[in-house]
Amino acid sequence: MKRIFLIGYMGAGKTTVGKDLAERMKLSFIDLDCYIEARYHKTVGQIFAEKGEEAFRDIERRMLQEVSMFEDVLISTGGGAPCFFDNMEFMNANGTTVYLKVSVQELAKRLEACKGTRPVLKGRSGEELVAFIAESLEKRTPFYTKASIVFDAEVMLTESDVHEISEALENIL
Ligand SMILES: Nc1ncnc2c1ncn2[C@@H]1O[C@H](COP(=O)(O)OP(=O)(O)OP(=O)(O)O)[C@@H](O)[C@H]1O
Ligand SMILES: O=C(O)C1=C[C@@H](O)[C@@H](O)[C@H](O)C1
Ligand SMILES: [Mg+2]
Repeated sequence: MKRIFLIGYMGAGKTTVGKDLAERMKLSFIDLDCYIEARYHKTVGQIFAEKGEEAFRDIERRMLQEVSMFEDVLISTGGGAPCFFDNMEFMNANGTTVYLKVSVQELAKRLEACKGTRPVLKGRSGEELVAFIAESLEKRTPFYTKASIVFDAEVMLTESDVHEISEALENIL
């Protein structure tokens, strides 16, 4: 039985690499953000706006525990999931955790294009976005680095780079 958790900052490629890797490894794929949205019939943005971050983190924790009952599954978590409660210890006790590590500059480049769907980044751009990512990544790194595998996912420019990353991960896992 395999259960893999992909973790890392927003924009690290958890969803993008996760889908490819799960297909390759013949595992079911679950994106925790999408799972929450389907269960609650609301987007993550709506949950943040209507209930606040604390309520979202509570939902996220419960949903993480729910999907962790599934077998032969690859779970891409939300960027913040490993950094609240005992979620990181919980994932390490229930599967193999993989941290997709990407630099601040590269994250900022990727997120500038798609920050609209990430409430945590709302209203931030340019140098302010870079500074925010740098500060929060520093706070989150001690959690992320508790992962069993730390994987450099910096280069991801084309679809074949995504395949390369997931092929390399498949060989480790
Ligand atoms: N193959 C690629 N080439 C270039 N950019 C990419 C590629 N894959 C993903 N990206 C960029 O990186 C962004 C983030 O990717 P993805 O949604 O997989 O990150 P994530 O780790 O799941 O983030 P979150 O924690 O917010 O869910 C994408 O929306 C896209 O802008
Ligand atoms: O890094 C974060 O705090 C988040 C990342 C996303 O995956 C979502 O879970 C949400 O937007 C919060
Ligand atoms: Mg994602």
